[in-house]
Order: sequence, then C-alpha cells, then structure tokens
Amino acid sequence: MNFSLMMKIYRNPEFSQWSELLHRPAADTRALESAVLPILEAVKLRGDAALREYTARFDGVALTDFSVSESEFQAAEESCPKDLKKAIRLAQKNIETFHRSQIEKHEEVETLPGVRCWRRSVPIERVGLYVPGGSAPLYSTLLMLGVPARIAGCSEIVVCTPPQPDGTVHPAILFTAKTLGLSKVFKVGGAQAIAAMAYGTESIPAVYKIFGPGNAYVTAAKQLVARDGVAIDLPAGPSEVAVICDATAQPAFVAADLLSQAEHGTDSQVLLITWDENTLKAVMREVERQLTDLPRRDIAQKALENSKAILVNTPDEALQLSNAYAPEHLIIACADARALAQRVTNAGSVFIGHYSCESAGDYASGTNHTLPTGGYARAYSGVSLDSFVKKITFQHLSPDGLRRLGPVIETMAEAENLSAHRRAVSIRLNYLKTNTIDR
Ligand SMILES: NC(=O)c1ccc[n+]([C@@H]2O[C@H](COP(=O)([O-])OP(=O)(O)OC[C@H]3O[C@@H](n4cnc5c(N)ncnc54)[C@H](O)[C@@H]3O)[C@@H](O)[C@H]2O)c1
Ligand SMILES: N[C@H](CO)Cc1c[nH]c[nH+]1
Ligand SMILES: [Zn+2]
Repeated sequence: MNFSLMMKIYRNPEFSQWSELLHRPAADTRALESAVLPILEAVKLRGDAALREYTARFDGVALTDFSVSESEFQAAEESCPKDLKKAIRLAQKNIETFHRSQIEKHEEVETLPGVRCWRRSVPIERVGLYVPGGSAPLYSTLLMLGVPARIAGCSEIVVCTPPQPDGTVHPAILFTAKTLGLSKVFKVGGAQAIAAMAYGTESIPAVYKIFGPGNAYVTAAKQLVARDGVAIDLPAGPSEVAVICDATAQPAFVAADLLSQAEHGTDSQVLLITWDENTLKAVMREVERQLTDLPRRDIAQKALENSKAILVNTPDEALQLSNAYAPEHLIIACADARALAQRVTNAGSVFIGHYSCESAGDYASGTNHTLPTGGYARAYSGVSLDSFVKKITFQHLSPDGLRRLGPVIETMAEAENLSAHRRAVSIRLNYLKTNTIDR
C-alpha cells in the first residue's frame, strides 16, 4: 500500500515549508476570465438566444423555454421518494431554527440628548440563487440559500440550476423549491446563469445580489459581474476540509470525513493535521480502504492528489497551521475538542468532537453550508440571514439635539474645508435663534 501517492505526507515541517502546506491548487484566473468574459458579454447583449447556445454547448441540451413549469414541479413532487421529502422537511426546519435565531433586535440609542440613532434590517428585494448541478444535484444548497432568503423577506427570489441531460431539473431540487414556495426556477447553469441573473434576459429577471457556490466558471463569473455593480455573497469555490485529530480519533471516521469533501470535485482539497504518527498512518490506511468502494472514486482520488497529511509537533502547532490555512470546514476530532475550538480564528464552520461529521453541516444540523473557500475564511463569513438584508441606519435630531451637536459638526466640517457641510448646520442653528434664514 503506497498511500504517499495519494496525499502528500509532511512530517514535522519546518516553518519555511508552511507556504507549501498552505498552498491550494490555483485556478488559472486568466484562462478562466477569457473563457467566462465572452459568455457574460453574449448574455448581456443577446439574452435568451445566448443562453440557448451555451446550454446546448455546455449542458448538451436544446431548450426553448428555461422556466420550470407547474407540471414539472408536480411531476417532481410525485417522483421524489417519501423518505427524501421527509428528510428535506426536517433539514429545512433545523436550518430555519438556526437562521431565525439570527434575527437581530435593533435598539434605538440616544448618543446625545435629542440625537437618536437606530438601524433596521431591510430585505434585499431581488436575489438570485445558484444551485450547482454539474456533477451532483445540490438541492441542499437551495435549502441553505432559500431558507434565509425567505426569513429575510426578499420579495423576488430567482433560482438558476443547470438542466440534466434530458432537459429536466432533478426532482429533489424542484421539490425543495416548491417546499420553500419558490416558483421562479430556471434551467440554466454555469457562467451563463450568473450573467442572466446579473443583467437580466427576456425570461430571467435581473437581481441585485447573486448567491451560491459553483465550479470555477461560476465563481469567476460571480467575481466578474460584481464589477458591474451586482452584489455577490462570497467566493464559495471548491470544497475543503481540514481535520485536526489526536490519538482518541477513530481513523475510519476521519477518513470518511476527508473523503466526504474530496468526492465533491477534482479541485477539492483536504488536510489531515495530527501530532500522533500512528493516527496519521491509520487514517491514511482507512482513506485507501474506503476509497475502493466509493462511486465517485476517480474524483476523490484526484482531489487527494491536491491534499496533504501533516504531522506536527504539538496541538498548538496544529491550530496555528489551521488558522493560517483558514479552511472552509474544520473538524476537531480530539479529546479536548471544545477547548481547542475556542482558539480557532479562521474557518468557515467548525465541527467539534468525534460525532460532529462535516456532512451534518452540509445537510441538516442547521448551520449554512455556503462557506468561504480558498483562504477567504480569514475575512469572510459564510452565508447567513445577514447576507439577505441591508442594514439601513436612521437618525433623528431634535432642535435641542442640533443645538448640542451642531458646533461639533461645524468645527469638523471647517477642518475638512467643506463649508457647505458647515453651512447645513449653521443655517439651521441661526434659524433656531432668529427664526430667519441667513443668506
Ligand atoms: N463552498 C461552498 O459552499 C460549496 C457548496 C456546495 C458546492 N460547492 C462546490 O460547487 C462546485 C459545483 O460544481 P459543478 O461543476 O458540479 O456544478 P456547477 O453547477 O457549478 O457547474 C456546472 C455548469 O458549468 C458549466 N460548464 C461546464 N463546463 C464548462 C466549460 N468548459 N466552460 C464553461 N462552462 C462550463 C455548465 O454550463 C454547467 O451547467 C463543486 O466544486 C463543489 O465543491 C461549494
Ligand atoms: N460540502 C459542500 C460545501 O463545501 C456542501 C454540500 C452540498 N451537498 C453536500 N455537500
Ligand atoms: Zn459536502
């Protein structure tokens, strides 16, 4: 058994090797941009006609109508297995519970007597949700995006997802959409779907913010349309997991977790970090064993080639490494997992202890699975209720409030040489004193 062929093993790496450890297989941004820009331009200029061409080219389907009809929703509901429907409903309930808990109470505060400030969360009216469907129909992503969009109160919710080779959408995606009360579902995927939601076409309405993960084309398209003023959620690219484990971990559990993200795509990356050599060896053996009967073995195997098993000296070093890497998902499978979790500074979502598998967060624990990848977890959060609202600030100054604050504003405006700013105050203060407008 030669597992070093799958995942590169690093034993007690020097600090000088860290940049290699933290490296992710980078997409060729230039090549991606030159593939994606013409798609965006074509959809912007030619709307549905361009969508038809790209859908034929990339998805192999000739479609005349992109919108999912009522009879297709009906057929999907009938063909979706009962136990799957039940599972989707339970996951939806948990995701709802967790995201409802994010509703903020905004307090009104008086910063000075007569000067009151407050904030209100206002839903983004038009949002577009991208549900990946290239290599797997990720209906769970629709739950992760649709539930908070609904709770936030977004009034127009557009869903785009690639058609299957027979021109339909996977029944689980349509059942989920129906359960969430989302009826605007379009059979368009890839960069062309992002362009359609950004610029609008004859059949697909333009939105103000685009959400959802996807492959490199989708992620590049989101970043490019953002230059045209459409908001995007976050860079959610190829899936990743880092597992920090000690000798108390079950190697079979850890291997299953690593493979669960490796099977997403050949560009996924997984990291094993431990200070126990025997555990490292046992996990690697398990990975090799479990790989043999994995239906998506070829994909996972390729992803493992990008992946690393790292033997560190101490738990401290494990955490430092993980914080520097900023994984999308971090599993801490250690005896004192909760204490270690307190010291996580960079990660999308953290799974604590031997029974908190990452798939729980992918589907049904309640947390959101749309998370920052590629190191963006250093500065970005995953999708949450906040992602679907704007927080508008309000203030009200009474005459007394302005009397108190006015001189401060005048002084500050003067120091910036902005006399119109100053006048906006002085003209009012003078009016309060003399009841006349000073010209
Ligand atoms: N970070 C997260 O939160 C998160 C969550 C779920 C999934 N993911 C990731 O999402 C990705 C899903 O990717 P996918 O490919 O399965 O589905 P996808 O829906 O993102 O992409 C499929 C589309 O790509 C387009 N496409 C295919 N080949 C093309 C080409 N040569 N040129 C231009 N466009 C092309 C097609 O139009 C197709 O419809 C995976 O990498 C997975 O790891 C990430
Ligand atoms: N792990 C993915 C996020 O990186 C989400 C997902 C959807 N289905 C299964 N997994
Ligand atoms: Zn997953």
